[in-house]
Amino acid sequence: MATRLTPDLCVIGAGSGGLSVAAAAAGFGVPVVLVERHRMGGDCLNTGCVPSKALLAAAKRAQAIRTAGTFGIAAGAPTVDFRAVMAHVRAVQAAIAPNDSEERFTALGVTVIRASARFVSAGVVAAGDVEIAARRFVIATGSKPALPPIAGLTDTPHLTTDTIWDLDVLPRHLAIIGGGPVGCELAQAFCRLGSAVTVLEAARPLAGHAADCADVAIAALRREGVVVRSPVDVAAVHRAADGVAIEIAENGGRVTLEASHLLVAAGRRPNVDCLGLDRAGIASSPRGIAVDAGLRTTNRRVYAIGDVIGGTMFTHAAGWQAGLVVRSALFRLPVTFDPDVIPRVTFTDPELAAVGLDEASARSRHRDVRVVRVPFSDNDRAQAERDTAGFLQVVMTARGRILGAAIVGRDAGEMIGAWSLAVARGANIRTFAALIAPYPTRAEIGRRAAFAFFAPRLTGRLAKGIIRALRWFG
Ligand SMILES: Cc1cc2nc3c(=O)[nH]c(=O)nc-3n(C[C@H](O)[C@H](O)[C@H](O)COP(=O)(O)OP(=O)(O)OC[C@H]3O[C@@H](n4cnc5c(N)ncnc54)[C@H](O)[C@@H]3O)c2cc1C
Ligand SMILES: NC(=O)c1ccc[n+]([C@@H]2O[C@H](COP(=O)([O-])OP(=O)(O)OC[C@H]3O[C@@H](n4cnc5c(N)ncnc54)[C@H](O)[C@@H]3O)[C@@H](O)[C@H]2O)c1
Repeated sequence: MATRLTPDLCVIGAGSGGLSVAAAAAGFGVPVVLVERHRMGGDCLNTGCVPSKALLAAAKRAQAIRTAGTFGIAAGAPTVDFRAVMAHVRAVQAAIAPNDSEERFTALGVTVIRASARFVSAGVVAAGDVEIAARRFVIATGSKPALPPIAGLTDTPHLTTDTIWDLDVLPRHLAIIGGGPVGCELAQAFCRLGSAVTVLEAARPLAGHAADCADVAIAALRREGVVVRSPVDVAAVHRAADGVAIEIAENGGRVTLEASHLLVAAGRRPNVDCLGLDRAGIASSPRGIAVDAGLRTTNRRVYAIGDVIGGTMFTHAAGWQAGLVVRSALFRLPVTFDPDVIPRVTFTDPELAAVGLDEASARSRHRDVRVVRVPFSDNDRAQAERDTAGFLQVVMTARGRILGAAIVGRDAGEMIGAWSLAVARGANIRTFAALIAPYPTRAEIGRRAAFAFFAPRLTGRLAKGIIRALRWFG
């Protein structure tokens, strides 16, 4: 007979979202069961953020050797030991893994079950030989790589972000289907490490960012040697003598591109199969599990967070949603998830970061929109580093309320934090005029943006009149 557990909370999936819910709830002393069918840490630790950022870090070192000449230091072609690079990637994962481990969560008081979970009724989940009848459930089962309907794809050897981390030989020529964040980050990493790389994008590369921002990053990728073809129609793929052949429909005909390896980075699909959603009355679509603004599914006792609900697929989005769910499920407080306050960063070099509304969406929602743009060429730190690509763009109301910001350039991901806070708190650009940024830092650019907004008023007739009038007092 199955063991029956009756915790307050049952969390399905031990990735970015599920771990955050479980840790917070256990911190409040609440009985929690956490069910994970594969690896603790989910995508972020095992196949996503962590290995990709570690690989990019190695690639950055290789690129620094190539470009050292600008600084008066002998440049050269880096010697890349790919096995050692991948050993570095795994060492980074191993350093972070204890935070997400079964041992840590068990020590926190969480009951961890290593099995696949499925609803057997509206209020009961089965996992292995255990049945969990919890007060509330949280589905945080993440997503998996989507395979586009390209002829021959399922029969042709290909990599996804689930498998690319097992490579131990650097691909001679890596063709990538999809020019989103995954495709572009990995394109730059492999190119810098020495692979020939071709990105095949059906629409616009990095379409999650405003076109003028994405263009800066794509231009940099192209300068470094990544071939980016867009828009292209990948008609078919098949096995070739030395790897794969990719047929591209072009001008009414077909051209064939040969590559040693094929990476499919064409988006994600929610992990909902086998969850028994129907049995629990939980609605879903190919985009993911349907939730309301408070992250509740169509079954009021069940929440869903993270990649499985589609939309903002980021570790920090899953983490933020986890906090909201804990507030709602444990303290019964009303919560609302606002996707506009979630920053979006793509870790190419230059990095792309954005939060809130871009200019086009702001103009569709507000009557009077002001936009200020400051290029990094005006920033002394960027000049010192000989890395002046990019800009900060701030989108505001006529009175200066910050609606959104986008940064393209080195460390854009670090800098967007302040703007995220500003958007979330509805701050005015005046706040950035009060910023005392250490010199020389890239963050000074925020103060420049504030001055650019106020300059026409400060140097206008009113200000000059006041100064003239004050002269009468001495
Ligand atoms: C290559 C790549 C790079 C990325 N880089 C970044 C980045 O730099 N920054 C960023 O913010 N985001 C990044 N992401 C996105 C980020 O990884 C995801 O948004 C995040 O992991 C989503 O967290 P989650 O909790 O929703 O799902 P996951 O972390 O995927 O966790 C879901 C867990 O649920 C488990 N599970 C599924 N079904 C069941 C079941 N039926 N029973 C039990 N367990 C189940 C899975 O095994 C998995 O462990 C990247 C993604 C990829 C692919
Ligand atoms: N830095 C980060 O935070 C980071 C990094 C990587 C991934 N992620 C997350 O992971 C998610 C998935 O990223 P992704 O890049 O796989 O997906 P994506 O949906 O963002 O991009 C996929 C791209 O593939 C293209 N595509 C789809 N089918 C195609 C076809 N048949 N031929 C050619 N191109 C095709 C699409 O037009 C799109 O541009 C993102 O939503 C992102 O949130 C985040």
